[in-house]
Amino acid sequence: MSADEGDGSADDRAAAEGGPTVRRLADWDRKTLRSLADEHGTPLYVFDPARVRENCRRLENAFPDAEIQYAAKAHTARETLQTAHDEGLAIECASAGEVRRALRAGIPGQHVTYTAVNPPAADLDYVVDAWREHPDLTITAGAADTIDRLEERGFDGRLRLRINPGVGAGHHEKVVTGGHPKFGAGLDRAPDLAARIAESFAFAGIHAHAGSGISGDDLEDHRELVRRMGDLARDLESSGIPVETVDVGGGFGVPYREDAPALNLDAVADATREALGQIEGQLAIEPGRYVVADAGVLLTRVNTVKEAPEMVVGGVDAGMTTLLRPAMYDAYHAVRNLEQGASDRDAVGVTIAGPVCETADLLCENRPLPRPARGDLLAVGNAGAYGYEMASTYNSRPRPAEVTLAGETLRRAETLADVSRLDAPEPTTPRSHEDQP
Ligand SMILES: Cc1ncc(COP(=O)(O)O)c(C=O)c1O
Ligand SMILES: N[C@@H](CCCC[NH3+])C(=O)O
Repeated sequence: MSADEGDGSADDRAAAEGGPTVRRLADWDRKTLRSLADEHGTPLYVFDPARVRENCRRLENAFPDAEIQYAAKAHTARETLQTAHDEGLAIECASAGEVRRALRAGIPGQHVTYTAVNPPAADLDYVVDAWREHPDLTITAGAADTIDRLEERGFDGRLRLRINPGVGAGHHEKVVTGGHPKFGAGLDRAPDLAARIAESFAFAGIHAHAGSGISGDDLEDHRELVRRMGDLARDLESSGIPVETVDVGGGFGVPYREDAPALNLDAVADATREALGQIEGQLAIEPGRYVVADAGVLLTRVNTVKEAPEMVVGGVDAGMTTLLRPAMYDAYHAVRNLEQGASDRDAVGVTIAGPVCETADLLCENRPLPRPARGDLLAVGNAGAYGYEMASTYNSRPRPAEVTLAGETLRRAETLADVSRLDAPEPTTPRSHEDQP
């Protein structure tokens, strides 16, 4: 769904109503990024809540009749949740931790949905407790076991049924959810489960999600998913089960390559409505990446330069523990050298390599870039979605700070002490080597 093959008028309108369709890495102000790196050190995530606002507005312009939920998993900072909510979006959560974040950010329960996937008992305990305080929150369940386990905990509130639509899409096989048996109840099971929910809970509709980062090539799969959901909603209605909401998920892709076209959101919205057909309930969508991807960049500094036979390796202080996507999905992220005059240097094949002892720890491989020099500051684009969120402390490496463009701290940098804070306390008497077996 990324191809913007129209005549530009939809984009022009989107630009007028919600800001430019895409923010490219080249659009970020070099001086501001350099001074943030000087002040806060690297690696550093920089995030722009103003861009989140623009993205929310463009979604609302394209889908004026839909309930839009921001999928918090893409970027969970409190300011992001609050900005999305200020702009009229509800918050879709994937865990007890995300529900907690949303409620603590002041999002009213009626605008919070928890999508349970093989939910650990602690998650159900937490969310059912939260529901007692916020009886308007919605839970989405995709298995009879989950429904049973909610009932056992005394939950009888708003419950949505997750469907496995039998069709999916995504930028990589690891993020295609629709059709994978892990997610949702099969279409054939849906009428029975919906009837069961309608009997014992407040039936809040049906839900499906194709996958993440779906592109123009996947538009037919998206249509097919929406078509199946529309048909199911009509079948349920005709058997006497009113369907309040038909949630067709998120997954809207953004262009990661500099020359890739922007998503034509209006075309996606038209295709969605057309495939859905007439329904009694309300359409819902739950994008994550689209809201935050181009609102964030990652800054990293070159510390080592090595001439290799067919490329130059630039060793940097960010790696797969900072931004996992290249290692996990072979994801492409634009890289820009922010040094004055860097674009005048000769372009060579550059591999940007992190400090982790894994060969997969590369932010890009043999890419034509200005020859790097020790101390150069690099920016990595589209790091706002699933960037900070997927960071880890593997190799006992602290996670970086994340600041706004205005320099406010969203999350402070972890320290070495933070990394070992969950370890059993150190013995009070120091171990000498004689103690050892
Ligand atoms: C159930 C569900 N909803 C929404 C999303 C958000 O996806 P995306 O960030 O691609 O819009 C995901 C992640 O793929 C998801 O699993
Ligand atoms: N983490 C994935 C998206 C998966 C979203 C969760 N269902 C990515 O970075 O592309």
